[in-house]
Amino acid sequence: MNIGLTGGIATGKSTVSQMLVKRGAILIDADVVAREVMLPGHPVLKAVIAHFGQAMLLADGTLDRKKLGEHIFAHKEERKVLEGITHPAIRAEMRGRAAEYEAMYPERLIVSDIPLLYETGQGSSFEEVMVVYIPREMQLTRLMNRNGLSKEEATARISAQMDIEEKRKLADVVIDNSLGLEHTERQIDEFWLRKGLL
Ligand SMILES: CC(C)(COP(=O)(O)OP(=O)(O)OC[C@H]1O[C@@H](n2cnc3c(N)ncnc32)[C@H](O)[C@@H]1O)[C@@H](O)C(=O)NCCC(=O)NCCS
Ligand SMILES: Nc1ncnc2c1ncn2[C@@H]1O[C@H](COP(=O)(O)OP(=O)(O)OP(=O)(O)O)[C@@H](O)[C@H]1O
Repeated sequence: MNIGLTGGIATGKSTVSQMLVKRGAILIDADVVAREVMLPGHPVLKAVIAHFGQAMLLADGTLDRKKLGEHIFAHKEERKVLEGITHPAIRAEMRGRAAEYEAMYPERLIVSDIPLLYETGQGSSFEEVMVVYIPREMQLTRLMNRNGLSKEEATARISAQMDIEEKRKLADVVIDNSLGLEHTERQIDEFWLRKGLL
């Protein structure tokens, strides 16, 4: 079974994906793949630098993620350019891996963790989509605390994504991650049982 996992930035996708992995799921993480395509020598990084300039590289030739992040989250058109370069490569890589894992491990749950799953029109690409939900105010606080961002910076990142309330409405399964981790674990146990997973 192949499910999509999404939510808003800092709503707890990684927290929930680790809970699924602990129970035996195979995880394909879009943020990890997104980092792989940005490694030195990769054609995607070359295309990114061709557009955004050498100033986006650190002295050792790796991407200055902080600088690019500050730039694209402050300029929507530039974010769209970056997505146009990175998303096709990320999507192709993720689909390839999912197909491989499905063939190798037909009895296991395969989870694709994709922050921009709905924004990129992939809502129907999975048997089910799980949304990790917390209210907007809590999302802002957790993001500011985790990334050490100001309220303005955190708001810009949240606003670059579809509203979490909208995602909740589109979900096949909603995991409420607004209470303690125990409460979230229980919902994952219920999901696991409901799906008859071993
Ligand atoms: C701009 C970059 C270099 C900033 O790196 P940084 O280390 O600060 O952030 P990181 O990659 O860990 O992303 C953190 C979160 O930001 C959010 N995010 C990232 N890119 C985007 C985007 N284009 N639009 C909206 N939200 C985004 C996601 O929720 C993600 O989980 C990086 O986010 C990037 O390469 N983005 C483009 C690729 C992409 O769209 N990735 C999202 C997953 S497909
Ligand atoms: N139930 C919870 N209670 C309190 N804090 C939590 C809970 N779940 C997650 N957190 C914290 O909230 C922050 C965001 O969680 P996490 O990193 O899992 O989110 P994410 O959705 O994967 O983020 P991103 O979109 O950036 O990849 C982290 O600092 C995490 O420790």
